[in-house]
Amino acid sequence: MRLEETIRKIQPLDAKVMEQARVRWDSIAKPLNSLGMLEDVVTQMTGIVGSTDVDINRKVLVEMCADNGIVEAGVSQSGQEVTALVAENFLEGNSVACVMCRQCHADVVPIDIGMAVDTKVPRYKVAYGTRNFVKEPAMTRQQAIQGIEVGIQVAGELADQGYGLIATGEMGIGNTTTSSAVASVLLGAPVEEMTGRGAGLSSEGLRRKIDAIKTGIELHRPNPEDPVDVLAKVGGLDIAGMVGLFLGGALRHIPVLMDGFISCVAALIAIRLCPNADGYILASHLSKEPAARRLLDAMGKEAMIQAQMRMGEGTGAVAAFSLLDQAVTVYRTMSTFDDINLEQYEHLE
Ligand SMILES: Cc1cc2ncn([C@H]3O[C@H](COP(=O)(O)O)[C@@H](O)[C@H]3O)c2cc1C
Ligand SMILES: O=C(O)c1cccnc1
Repeated sequence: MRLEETIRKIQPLDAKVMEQARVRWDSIAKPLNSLGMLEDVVTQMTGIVGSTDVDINRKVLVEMCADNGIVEAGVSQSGQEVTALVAENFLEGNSVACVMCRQCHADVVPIDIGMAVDTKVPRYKVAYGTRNFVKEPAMTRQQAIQGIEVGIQVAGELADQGYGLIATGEMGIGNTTTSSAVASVLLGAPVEEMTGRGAGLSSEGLRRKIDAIKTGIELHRPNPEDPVDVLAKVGGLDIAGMVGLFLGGALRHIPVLMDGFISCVAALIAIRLCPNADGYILASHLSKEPAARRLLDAMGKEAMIQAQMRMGEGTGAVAAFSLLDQAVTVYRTMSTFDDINLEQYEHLE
């Protein structure tokens, strides 16, 4: 479905169902609210699916794989060829995120949305990599929209296959640079505060990275009121694909988990484009990249996990799969006060 139509069709969460879910939580034989955010997230998930019966048995991690022309400016410790290498390893189940998914019975779906080379990874390619934004806009507005629409399409395909929970992952060398550029413009924050070492950058490299971002922003002057303009000028196709996953998941009433820094940037774009999408987007962990906290605060979201992770690939979101599995199982199967003939606790305020 096209971007405009998707944005128009996304509905707010079902408040009535969420009230019923709260009643169910409060009837479970345990101190009230004692599972904290886990109760809140499961309740939110009932509002998303529009039923008190949440089923996340089938979980999937989508890896949006793309190359970023800005790598040419020496902003990453790794070469561009690493993107395709890791992307192909996703197919073999051989990456950190894949190992974590295997452990919690989740599938991994890699998507080539814009890698510089062709591989065996399923091809939804918008371009063979983006341009170096120090010299020219990363992509055209049309390409940015096409990238978002690929994500919407993929979310739709996964919905048709019966998945009940989607995690957003990415593989794209250089994408912490594009993410810092987008975050800086959308949050109106200094580039220095939004930029970190990504996958491990020297101090000299970090200075180069900050300079490149400043140059790109000065050169193209992306409009902070127009998230697609920002995405096109200094963003990337990996980010665009994730924006589409958030919107496409919301359209099909599937909860979509954010991962770390890059994924949070994509979520912010999705919410700016479509405020109704907000309720469908769940936070997982707080990335160690410096912009992560500001991004979550801007979205009014709180991470369930704080483990100093800074890996991307969806690893933080997959860590949350296990927590959510446990929470949903308690919600669905645990005895109530009535079941065990215990008087319900009074609310303690
Ligand atoms: C082997 C390897 C596996 C990865 N898995 C995720 N990333 C992470 O690092 C990249 C972003 O960092 P930067 O902006 O500094 O290039 C992304 O691909 C992200 O997913 C990886 C990076 C590497 C090198
Ligand atoms: O938090 C992230 O998403 C992240 C951090 C560093 C490198 N790649 C991804």
